[in-house]
Amino acid sequence: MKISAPKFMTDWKTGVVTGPEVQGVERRVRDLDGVFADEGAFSQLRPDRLVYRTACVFPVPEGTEGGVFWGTTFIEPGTVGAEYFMTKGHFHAKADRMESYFTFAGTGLLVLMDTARNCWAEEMTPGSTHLIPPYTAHRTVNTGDDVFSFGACWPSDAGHDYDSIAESGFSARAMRVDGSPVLVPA
Ligand SMILES: O=P(O)(O)OC[C@H]1O[C@H](O)[C@H](O)[C@@H](O)[C@@H]1O
Ligand SMILES: [Fe+2]
Repeated sequence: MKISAPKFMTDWKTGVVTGPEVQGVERRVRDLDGVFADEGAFSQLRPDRLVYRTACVFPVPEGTEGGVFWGTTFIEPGTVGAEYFMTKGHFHAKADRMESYFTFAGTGLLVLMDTARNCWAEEMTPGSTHLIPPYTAHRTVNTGDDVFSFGACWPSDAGHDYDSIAESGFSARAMRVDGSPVLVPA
């Protein structure tokens, strides 16, 4: 019987994923219009400045029932006014699908919101492990001065519902107040 080398490697310190067909998206300032509260501060940022990127493994086509996806998100340090750099955030298109997150490096917040728009957050630090409940929107925020990276594992049929967030946003925002993160009602 054959023993082979692993197909993929995840560097547990940085979150860098290597292997065949690791794919990612990059979200730059120009891709995040309307996401941050302070439009004046947003308009001062270079449009091509990187805010976050992903490196993911998709072993089956998106939408396949019963599969899982794996990947890392890297969020740059930065703020738009007092609001920390963060992901767009989403509900899952199949809204009952859960997801797990686990932190590799840096410090951040996982901001969660249920369908009644109740918002709460969990601190993310290296090793922290998070299980996102069904029917719960999720967004991650870099509250530190270094790159914040976390891994994710999620069902291949979960999909992303960005439209609900584009329409109504989250009901709270992670802001730097006196140098520390605070979840402020939006
Ligand atoms: O999709 P966003 O809200 O921009 O977040 C960026 C990414 O974060 C995690 O890695 C999720 O598991 C991905 O599904 C998501 O695409
Ligand atoms: Fe998700």
